[in-house]
Amino acid sequence: MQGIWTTARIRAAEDRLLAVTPDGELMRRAAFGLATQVAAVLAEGTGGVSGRRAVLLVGSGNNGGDALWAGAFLRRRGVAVTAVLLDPAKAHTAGLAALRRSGGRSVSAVDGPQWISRADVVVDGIVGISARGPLRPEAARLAGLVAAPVVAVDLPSGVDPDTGAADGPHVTATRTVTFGALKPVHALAPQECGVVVLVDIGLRPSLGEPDLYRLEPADIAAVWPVPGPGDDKYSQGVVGIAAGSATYPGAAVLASGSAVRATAGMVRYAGHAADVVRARWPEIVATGSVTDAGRVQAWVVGPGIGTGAEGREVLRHILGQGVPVCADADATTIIAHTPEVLDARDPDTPLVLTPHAGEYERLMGRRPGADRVAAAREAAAKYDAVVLLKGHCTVVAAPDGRVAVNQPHGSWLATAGSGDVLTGLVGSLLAAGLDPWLAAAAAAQVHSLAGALAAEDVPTSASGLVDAIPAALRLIRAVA
Ligand SMILES: NC(=O)C1=CN([C@@H]2O[C@H](COP(=O)(O)OP(=O)(O)OC[C@H]3O[C@@H](n4cnc5c(N)ncnc54)[C@H](O)[C@@H]3O)[C@@H](O)[C@H]2O)[C@@H](O)CC1
Ligand SMILES: [K+]
Repeated sequence: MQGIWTTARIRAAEDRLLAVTPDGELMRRAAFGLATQVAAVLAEGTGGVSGRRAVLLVGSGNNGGDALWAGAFLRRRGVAVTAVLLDPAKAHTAGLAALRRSGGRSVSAVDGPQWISRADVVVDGIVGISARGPLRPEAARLAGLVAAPVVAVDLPSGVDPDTGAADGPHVTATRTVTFGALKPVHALAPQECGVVVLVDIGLRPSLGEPDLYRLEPADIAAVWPVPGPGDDKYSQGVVGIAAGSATYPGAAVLASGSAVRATAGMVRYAGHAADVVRARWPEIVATGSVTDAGRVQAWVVGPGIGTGAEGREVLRHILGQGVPVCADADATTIIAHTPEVLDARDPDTPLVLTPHAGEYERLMGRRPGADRVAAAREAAAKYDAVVLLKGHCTVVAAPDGRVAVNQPHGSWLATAGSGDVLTGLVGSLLAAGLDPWLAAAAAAQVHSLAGALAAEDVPTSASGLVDAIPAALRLIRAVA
């Protein structure tokens, strides 16, 4: 798993490392890695490095210092470097001296626009991990003039380092070069960071356990159920799906189909859409009611079951079965409106909730807000459940505090029925006995990859997503 650390943890680790490292050494390591990446962006964009024009936007902290030192390294490769100093009196002294020694130019913000308009690449060294809030007006004005590719130093300035919130003027980068470790902004605001490149400055041993995680293909491949020679259809875990209605059978077909595609075990369906489900998926054992569905190792409940008395009884019955439950869509609303249904739950059985922002508001009485990690953690604690908070970057929090952030692959999942497919994936992994947090995080990742594969740059639909699950799993196994 890829680890992600909050900025407070990063700073504490940097302090420990700085105490045992020669002065300026860390910044030079960071800046050398940064310069290499800026040169790569120049080469990709213009076909060369020497003679190209780089403009550095330099703020008053060490982030600007990184940019200035990188400028000095780029001079050695023949790049024409101009530093635009937002606050000349406070620019990093050693960095500015190094740039000047190397033949680089520095100008004030007033003269910035003429250089920015001719740049082949712009380096955003305005602020780094110590800043909060949107860009100040002067920086915002200069950033707004940039047409060239932007390489952000550590993070795109104006985006919150710990929440990824970008609710005011900010930089949007082509590439972000970060140092020592990934920070939350990189996982939570990938659309602002562009390609994220991590430069090793020797920080890892000082960091300790991560605050957040991102699953890598190898993590998913390692836990995704694969039948062994001793397995039969029951031993791999049977998943039950309680979804859809006679009038709206779509949710039932999608959630069941997703479970069929996800693992090799058995899928049961219980509800008013049994005939439609059976017709589409002959391998599913379908019945009209959850009370005669037979044994399962996990239940998916909610999509399309309605929020009335019948839906409530279905949910109550399922919560009382003593097996893990993924409660989605209408089940979330029922729990929000009549939390006493949860009394039917054996406290030891895992529960996964999968709210989008609106459902979150019903569950918690407020919107998730800018800090989506904190929001998911709070809901996980309140409901003693794994909470998968949907969004461009889905956040999965466990009651024990573990948090995974999903890596999106475009926005193709914003399609009707997409959530039904996700819940089917979660249910199959719960039935296979996976830790519920891992099940939800792995399901989210496969779901977004399936979305990208189904779409291939044109819109897809939820049925397309179901069909792309095997391709997503194959790809994950191939790159793991
Ligand atoms: N500490 C270390 O060991 C290392 C730090 N490095 C760099 O240092 C950065 C952190 O540097 P600093 O702690 O000096 O702080 P930053 O460079 O993140 O910025 C803080 C400065 O920005 C100003 N500021 C705050 N909010 C602002 C806003 N909204 N708009 C404009 N200006 C604002 C503050 O007045 C302060 O002077 C990292 O992001 C990284 O780039 C790297 O060189 C690697 C090593
Ligand atoms: K920056």
